[in-house]
Amino acid sequence: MEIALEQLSARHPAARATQPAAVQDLSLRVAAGEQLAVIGPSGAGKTTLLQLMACAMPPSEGRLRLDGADPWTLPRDELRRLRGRLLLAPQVPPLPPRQRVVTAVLAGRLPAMGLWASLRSLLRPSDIPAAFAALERFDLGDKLFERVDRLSGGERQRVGLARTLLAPATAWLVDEPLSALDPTRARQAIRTLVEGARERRATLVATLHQVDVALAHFPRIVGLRDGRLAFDLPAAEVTRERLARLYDRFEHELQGGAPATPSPEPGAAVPPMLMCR
Ligand SMILES: Nc1ncnc2c1ncn2[C@@H]1O[C@H](COP(=O)(O)OP(=O)(O)OP(=O)(O)O)[C@@H](O)[C@H]1O
Repeated sequence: MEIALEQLSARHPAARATQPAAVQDLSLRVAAGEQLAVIGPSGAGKTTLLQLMACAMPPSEGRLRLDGADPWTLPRDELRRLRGRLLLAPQVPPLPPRQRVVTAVLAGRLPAMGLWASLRSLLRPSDIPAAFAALERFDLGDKLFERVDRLSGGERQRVGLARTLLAPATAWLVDEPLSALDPTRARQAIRTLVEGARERRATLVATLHQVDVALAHFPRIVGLRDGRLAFDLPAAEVTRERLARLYDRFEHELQGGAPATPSPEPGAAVPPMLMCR
C-alpha cells in the first residue's frame, strides 16, 4: 500500500488547548512495499504518526492518501475494508491473558475472515502449522500452547510480532516493537519482521528507539522532532551530527553515537546498541 501525507497536522482530542499539535505540517510519501523507520525523542509524535497512517485518528489539517484515496472521505463500509488492509501493532500487544499463544497468533488473520470463521478460529485454532511456523521465526515454537499470561513481556512482544506475520494487511505500522527485548533478540526480531514484510510485499513503517537497529535494518529513516519532520534520509546519510541535532536536549535518550561509516548490511555485525529512552 502506498501511504502519502500531505501537510498533515493532528491534535489529540484530549490534548490541552495550549499544547501544540502532536504532528504538524508533515508531508511524506511511502511507496508500496517500502520499509521506513521513524526515530526521534520521546513526545516527537512517532506514535501519533502511526495512528494517523492507520486511520485510527483523523488529521485536523492536511490530507492522508492510502493508495491514492483519502480514507476520511470514503463511505463507512469502504473505510472498514481499508482498515482491514492496515495493521497497527501497538508497543504492548493487546493479548487476552488467558488465551493460548496459538489462538493469539492466528488472531492476526481475523480481519480477512467472516464472522463465523472468526468465532470458530477463536474456539478451535484452524491452522496450527502456520502459527507454529510464525512463532518459530521468533524462536517461540515451544510456546505454541502456552497461555499468554504465563509469558514474559519480551515473549509477549514477540508473539505480537508473530501475529503480524499472519495478518492480511498490506501496510504494517509497528510501534516500538523491540522495547521489551534484549539487544540480541531485538536484532533477530527486527530482521524477521523486515524479511516478513518483504516476503509479503507489505509496506513497513516502524518507530524505533534503538537508533543503531533502525540504521542497520531500514533503508530509509525519518527523524521527527516536536511533531515536525527533522529529516527524511537514506540510512547511510544519517550522521552523528544529525542525530545530535535530533536528540538535542534529549541526549539521555541517545546513548552512544551514530556509526561514522555507512550502515552495515542486514545480518552483518552492527555497532553497540544505541538505546533511546
Ligand atoms: N492520548 C493523548 N492525549 C493527549 N495528548 C497526547 C495523547 N497521546 C499523545 N499525546 C501528546 O502528543 C505528543 C506526541 O506523542 P506521541 O506519543 O505521538 O510521541 P512519541 O514520539 O511516540 O513518544 P514516545 O517515544 O514517548 O512514545 C506528545 O506531546 C504527547 O503528550
